[in-house]
Amino acid sequence: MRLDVVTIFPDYLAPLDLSLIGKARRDGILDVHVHDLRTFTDDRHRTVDDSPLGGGAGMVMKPEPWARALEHVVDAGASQGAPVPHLIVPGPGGVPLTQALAHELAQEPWLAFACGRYEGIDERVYEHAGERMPVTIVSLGDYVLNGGEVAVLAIVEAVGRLLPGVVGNAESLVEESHEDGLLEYPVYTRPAVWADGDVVREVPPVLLSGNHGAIAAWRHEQRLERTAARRPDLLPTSATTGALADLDVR
Ligand SMILES: OB(O)c1ccc2cc[nH]c2c1
Repeated sequence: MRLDVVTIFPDYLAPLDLSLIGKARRDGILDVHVHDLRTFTDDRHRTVDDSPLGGGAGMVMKPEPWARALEHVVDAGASQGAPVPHLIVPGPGGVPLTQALAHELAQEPWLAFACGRYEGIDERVYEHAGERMPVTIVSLGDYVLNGGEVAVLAIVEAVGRLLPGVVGNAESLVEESHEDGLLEYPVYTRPAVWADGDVVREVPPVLLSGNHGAIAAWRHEQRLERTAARRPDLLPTSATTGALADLDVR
């Protein structure tokens, strides 16, 4: 998968050189290109913003640099087995990033990301891009960041880790939060008995039983309890009115 990111803060994307995503780049699974929007300005001050027409606070990102930048991205990546990328624009007014959307995006050969700043990008950029490529505005959640870069890091990690070969043990992708509608179960490791000062904290005994059926059943119940307690919205209605409704969840 090829990823192109256009931003006025290229250094913000440095974390894409680290950990599993960085390894995926070195392994040739991800081909990441970060572009500085100011490269596509045409004035000595490398201007990317201007006051909002119609008044209002803050500044708006000018359309011309974006049009040049996205044209450059399309030209640079034309050999990707797809003529154009799917353009993802992070924004608080977008569709929510979900695990399902991450799986959809992980099927694509080429994603491009436009990182807005200030009060946002001139609306005509979305129209101009939409005439040339699929465009999706994606939100991390119902809160507002100062720009799209943090959201791109989150989206690239959520999508990249789903690509074959990125996560060492593919099984670890199965029983994760949101993969099948439930939150993950609690995890423990050694020591089985942890002397935390005067407090002794033990691992649930079932995990030491060697009874894999009992362990699986306990873990599933933990997932149901956690989901009912923290994210009842994820449970089917029937689950919250049936046995789960009687659970003493904190
Ligand atoms: O909350 B966000 O995902 C987000 C994304 C882009 C811009 C640009 C200016 N504010 C932004 C906020």
